[in-house]
Amino acid sequence: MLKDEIRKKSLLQRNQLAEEAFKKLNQQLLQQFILLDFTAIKTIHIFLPIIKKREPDTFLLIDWLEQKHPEIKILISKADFAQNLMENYVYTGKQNLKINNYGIPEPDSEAKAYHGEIDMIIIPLLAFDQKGNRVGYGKGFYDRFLAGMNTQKIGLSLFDAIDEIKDVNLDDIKLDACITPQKLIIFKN
Ligand SMILES: Nc1nc2c(c(=O)[nH]1)N(C=O)[C@@H](CNc1ccc(C(=O)N[C@@H](CCC(=O)O)C(=O)O)cc1)CN2
Ligand SMILES: Nc1ncnc2c1ncn2[C@@H]1O[C@H](COP(=O)(O)OP(=O)(O)OP(=O)(O)O)[C@@H](O)[C@H]1O
Repeated sequence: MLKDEIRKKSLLQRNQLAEEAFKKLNQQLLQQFILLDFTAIKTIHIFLPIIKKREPDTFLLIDWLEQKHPEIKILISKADFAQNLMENYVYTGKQNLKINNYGIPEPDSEAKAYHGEIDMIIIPLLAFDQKGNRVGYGKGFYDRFLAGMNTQKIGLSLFDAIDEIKDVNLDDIKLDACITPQKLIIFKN
């Protein structure tokens, strides 16, 4: 399938989830997430969910990390829609967030920018395929963000892998792994 068709189908599939089913999938994602190996991880970058688009509730993962791995620094981003670039900040709690025009929770103006290393990145997506290619909303934010970065690139998906994304291009960055409600898939490249 081509990215445009995949985007439409995935958005529809998300919208059709009943609230109860959505909640259950989020709990299952957390159960898979906690199976990751966090021993060498000092910093994790996590996207914050656009609720109205039914993105996975990453606050569940953040709450778990804060409890079980207080030594890990959590990083979040502010998206610049003029340049389709992301700036990183240290996460300091829900009370220090505000929702931007796209419905994305973002660090408020007090937040401290972060320019250091990032050991693991939890990546939003609409769909991914069996080779670890991903499709997002189509602005290339994450392809730019991940370009040239030495980090664990981990997708978070409410649904299983699709067969094949046909129109993969040179800028597209593959996932190292993808978390689904049923399993943790590792891609060998
Ligand atoms: N939670 C989260 N944060 C993220 C991403 C994401 O997928 N999820 N992104 C991943 O790349 C970037 C933001 N990408 C986005 C791209 C489009 C729209 C959006 O709402 N588009 C509108 C129409 C666009 C317009 O008005 O011009 C829409 O789809 O209705 C939102 C976020 C960075 N931050
Ligand atoms: N590293 C890059 N430098 C310049 N342009 C890029 C880069 N990565 C992606 N792009 C451009 O961004 C646009 C969107 O890419 P693509 O369709 O792969 O987005 P996506 O991965 O679905 O979206 P997102 O990453 O925002 O979730 C394409 O025109 C692509 O050429």
